[in-house]
Amino acid sequence: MKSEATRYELIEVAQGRRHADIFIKGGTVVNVYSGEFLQHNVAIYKDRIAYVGESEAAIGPDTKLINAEGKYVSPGFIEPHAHPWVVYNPISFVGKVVPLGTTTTVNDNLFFYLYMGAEGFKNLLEDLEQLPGNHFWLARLVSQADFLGEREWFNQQDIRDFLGLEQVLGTAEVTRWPLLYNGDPFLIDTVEYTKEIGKISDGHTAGCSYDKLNSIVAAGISACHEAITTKESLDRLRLGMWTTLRNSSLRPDLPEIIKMITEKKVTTNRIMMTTDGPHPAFIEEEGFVDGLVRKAVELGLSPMEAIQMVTINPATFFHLDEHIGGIAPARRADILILPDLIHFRPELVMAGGKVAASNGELNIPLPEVNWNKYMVKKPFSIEKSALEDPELYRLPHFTSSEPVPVISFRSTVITHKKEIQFPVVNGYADISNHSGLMYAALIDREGRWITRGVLENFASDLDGMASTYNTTTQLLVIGRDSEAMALAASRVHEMGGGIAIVQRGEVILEIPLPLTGMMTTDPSFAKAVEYQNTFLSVMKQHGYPFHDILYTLLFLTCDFLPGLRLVPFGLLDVKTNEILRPATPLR
Ligand SMILES: Nc1ncnc2[nH]cnc12
Repeated sequence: MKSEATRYELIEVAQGRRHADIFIKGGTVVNVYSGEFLQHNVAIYKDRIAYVGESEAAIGPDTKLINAEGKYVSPGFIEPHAHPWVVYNPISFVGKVVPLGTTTTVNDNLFFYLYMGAEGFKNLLEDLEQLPGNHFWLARLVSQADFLGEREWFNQQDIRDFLGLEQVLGTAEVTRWPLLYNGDPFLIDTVEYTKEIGKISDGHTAGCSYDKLNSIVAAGISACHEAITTKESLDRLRLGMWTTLRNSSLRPDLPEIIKMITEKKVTTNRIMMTTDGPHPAFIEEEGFVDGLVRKAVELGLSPMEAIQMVTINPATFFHLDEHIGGIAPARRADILILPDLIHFRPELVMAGGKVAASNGELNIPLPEVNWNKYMVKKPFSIEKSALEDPELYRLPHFTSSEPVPVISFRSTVITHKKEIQFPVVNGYADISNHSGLMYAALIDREGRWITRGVLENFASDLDGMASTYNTTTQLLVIGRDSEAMALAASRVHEMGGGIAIVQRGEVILEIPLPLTGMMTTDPSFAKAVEYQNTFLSVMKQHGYPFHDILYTLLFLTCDFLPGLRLVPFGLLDVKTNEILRPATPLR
């Protein structure tokens, strides 16, 4: 990481021969290196810390003094596994989490890369440099639902080019981990290359047994955040993986997996924590990394261990501990003043030597970006009129005695296969005798294919909804009434991406998500919270039975979670990797 302060300047400040810009006096420094709390002053010059200790020699007439008596001086928190796209966008996300004390995020690039390609994404990275804090990226090697042309889009040259960028710290989670298990040459070579250039490879090994994990580690994957039991976390730690404990809106698992520390008493220096892309209302209510620390301490961890797990541990994992993760000379001045070690809500947040936020409010303006300038794909190349035909949304079916595989929801994201016989009416399955079933269609935004299916236990009374908020970012249309589905789909087309719900012939909800179909371009985080709360409440009124509609939609189209899924190649049974009903070409 570049430093604005030279080492000569820092040496002079450390010796009191040059005045500090900022001097934090009289606080208790959380020393994450030694695990001690020390009564120390901290001198800051430009973007770096120059001195930590008892001396006050660096104070000069122009030095800004911050009195931290009775308070704690902590390194800024690090989120090692962020998905900055849950309706919010990278700008509104940073504007929200920096005042909560998260001064570094390491972000997944999936949707940005899918829509911006290599060039657009690199330009975006340059513009995001103006954000307060440090915002790094991990490069995806595959998507979350294979599509025709995936390997060309995620090609070796572009990926290696990214991996060379300073802002890119390594490769992102490979959700389709059987590829690694089976030794896919592109993945294995790229992970090897990543190591050669001193970077890391994050993992995603949901449901992977201990024995299979051995192969994933052998493939070079060095971290995983997918453990949902104490045993699974121990498996990862014991096999040399950096183990990231997750507490997200979808999976608030910390109370269980933290038992690895509180009961099994393992060493914590290779354990991190993540919020793993929480929905906006979760951040609003529970906080962000500050919330993880708070919860960990409530669950019995010492404040020191909890803070180490979100500071020096991730900094070391990413090979950035010379720069971030602790309060020591030459480290970036990413510093929090915490009134107590109970709430972990910073009264002041310093990022790179600037006071970025105080009392929960950002002090620095966020950059304005024109998202369109990075995009290389159009929102839709399919004509709107092609989406207006209600027949598109019905399920072609010819033999009533032949059972139809139905995607039945067991929980927010897990589905299983059910087989149901439907009467055939004019060449289509008629689901009208079965309450609680919905038609579903995933439509290529470029108009090449459609995958159709039937859902059970998604909602009880929903005429039509359409959403590009799903991991393929294609157009997902769901409902019982094909006319309403057509209207919702065409409304989303008009918005250039987003979510629309139609009930009794009227559009009753619309959420524009023009940024890749996943994000609002609104810079206010509150807008994302409002969209999400309204969406969930409308869906609940229409019988959606779970707690997280965004994640239900996100993963309905993925190719890695158990059950049946709608993916670009058709209706997929993930476990057997079998396409039960292939996608059909669109006219
Ligand atoms: N795998 C994933 N893809 C997209 N968003 C996510 N949020 C959490 N996990 C995610």
